[in-house]
Amino acid sequence: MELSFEEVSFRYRRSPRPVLTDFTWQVPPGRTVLLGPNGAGKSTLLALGADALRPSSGRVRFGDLCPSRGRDRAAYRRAVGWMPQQIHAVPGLRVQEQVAYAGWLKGLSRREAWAAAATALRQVALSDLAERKTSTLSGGQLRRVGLAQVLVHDAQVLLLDEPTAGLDPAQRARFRELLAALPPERPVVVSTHQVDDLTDLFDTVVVLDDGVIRFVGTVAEFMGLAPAGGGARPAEAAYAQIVTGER
Ligand SMILES: Nc1ncnc2c1ncn2[C@@H]1O[C@H](COP(=O)(O)OP(=O)(O)OP(=O)(O)O)[C@@H](O)[C@H]1O
Repeated sequence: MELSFEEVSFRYRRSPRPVLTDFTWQVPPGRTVLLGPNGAGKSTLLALGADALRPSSGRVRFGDLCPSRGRDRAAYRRAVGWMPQQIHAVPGLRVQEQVAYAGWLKGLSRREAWAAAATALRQVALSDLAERKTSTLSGGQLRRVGLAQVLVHDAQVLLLDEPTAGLDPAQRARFRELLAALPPERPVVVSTHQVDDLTDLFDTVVVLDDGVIRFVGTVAEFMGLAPAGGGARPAEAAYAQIVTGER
């Protein structure tokens, strides 16, 4: 089953221009990295995929499930895991409670949610902080709670909005290991500005600019766009080539 956007248009209320217009895209299998300048529409796209926003026209589908149909909504939201850019501490909850709560909201029983939360916290190396109030965590620790909240239920596709923003180098490396350990058949989309983090871990690179996909290809194809012989930062050069046409 695939997550697809079919002729999706979306404009924020009171915003003069749409972010996406007749946008059609099928999330490819494997791991996809979503790049693009500030304001390109990456977060909006992932939120539409997560059914946190609704298209003004067109539709989003996961296989036969369409979140705008009431009878499909719960199953759709269970199937699609989303880590938003902003992770909020739920007042009064401890780390494991917040992660278990996220699982319970996705339909796990209390017992299943509690056990799954312990596993997810191990995956993001937060077991030691399981008893801490989430409101006392650092920004990077809270992002790992956000990641655990996505891993806690068995989503069939993962949409991760800047999951490594604010993480220290060790935690970024750990995130890459985590990504590598996910079942390869489960599609994962990771939006990021850290082009230097690109590794062969990703099967597909997508560059979104002004609501339009400017590039889709493998990491090797992406890197191939960097000017020959060029520079210490080939990924940045390739990126600049796509979004500004610079050489
Ligand atoms: N709540 C909102 N209300 C009005 N406009 C918004 C809102 N959120 C985003 N936008 C606008 O929608 C466009 C796309 O924003 P979006 O956050 O999806 O981009 P992005 O690619 O994720 O950017 P960034 O890399 O900075 O996170 C931008 O022009 C932004 O100003």
